Amino acid sequence: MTTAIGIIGGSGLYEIDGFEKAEERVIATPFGEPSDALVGGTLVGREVWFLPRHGRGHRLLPTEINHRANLWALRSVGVRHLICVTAVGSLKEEYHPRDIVLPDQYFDRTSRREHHTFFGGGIVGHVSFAHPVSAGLRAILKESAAAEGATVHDGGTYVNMDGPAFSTRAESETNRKLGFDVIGMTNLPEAKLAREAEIALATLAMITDYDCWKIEEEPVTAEAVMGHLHANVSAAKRIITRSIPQIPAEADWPEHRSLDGAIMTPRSLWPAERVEMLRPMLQRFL
Ligand SMILES: CSC[C@H]1O[C@H](OP(=O)(O)O)[C@H](O)[C@@H]1O
Ligand SMILES: Nc1ncnc2[nH]cnc12
Repeated sequence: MTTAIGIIGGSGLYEIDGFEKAEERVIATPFGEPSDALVGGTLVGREVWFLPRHGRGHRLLPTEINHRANLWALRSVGVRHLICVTAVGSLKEEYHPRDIVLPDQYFDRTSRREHHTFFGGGIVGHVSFAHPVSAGLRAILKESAAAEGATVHDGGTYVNMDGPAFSTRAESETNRKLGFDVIGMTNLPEAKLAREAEIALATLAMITDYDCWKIEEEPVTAEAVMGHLHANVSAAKRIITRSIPQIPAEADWPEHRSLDGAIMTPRSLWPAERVEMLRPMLQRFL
C-alpha cells in the first residue's frame, strides 16, 4: 500500500505551497484537537500532509501543543514518514545560526510525560527508543540539505525543555557541559509518539541562536529567532521538496514495525474502548 508523507512545521513555518489539489482536513481524534487542520494533496508526485505544530498564527505554547492528537491525525491519514522542522538554539561554538542540524538523539527535560504516549487505559507498551530517529529518512534529508548548499551537521543531541521562557545562563552552561548540541521546546514528544505510531521520523533543526551561554552574544530572544527563521524557512522548504521523491512509497523500514514485541498486555485483555482509540496504530494486530 502506498503511504503518505507528513510534515510538521515549527516556528516560522506555518504553510507549505505547491500542492496540486490541496485539501484542508479537520480531524477529530480520541486524544482531542490537533494544533490545526491538516493541509494535504500531491506534492512532487507524492501524497503529503502538513500540520503547523503551534497552529496557524502561532497560537499554542510548546506545552499547549496536543502532540498525541497531532500524531494520531497524521497516522490516521496514512502518514508513515514524517519530517519535522524545528527552531533550535546552538549549544556548540561550531554550530552557527542558520546552520542545519539533523539530530539523532534526544534528552528529555519535559514534564508532561503522561501526554507523550498513546499507551495506558489498559494497554501497556514500551517501544525501543535507543535510536529515536529514522536513519533512512535522516540520510535523505542530509543529502538534500547538502545538495541545497546548506551547512548541515549530521547528528547531535536535542535537549527538550518545557519553556516557554528560554533557559537561564546556569541551565545553558549545564546543558553544554552535559554534551547536548541543540535545545528546543517541542520535538521530543513528536519523536516518541511517532515511534509508537510506527512512523519513521527525522528532523530538520534550524539553528537560530546561541541560547544564552555565549558571553559575546546577546542572549536569545523570540525576535532574534524569528529573524533568522525568515531567512532560513525557504531553505527548509527546498530541502523538503528535494527529499520527497527519495522517500520510499512503502512502509518497510524497522521503525514501521516498532510495536513488534513492545506490547506487554495480552491481546485478550485489551479493553475495547482503548483498542478503538488506538485503531490506526493497532490495525495490523486486530
Ligand atoms: C520562537 S522561539 C521558541 C520556540 O521556537 C521553537 O519552536 P519550534 O520547535 O516549534 O520550531 C521552540 O521549540 C519554541 O517553541
Ligand atoms: N535557545 C532556545 N531555547 C529553546 N528553544 C529554542 N528555539 C529556538 N532557540 C531556542
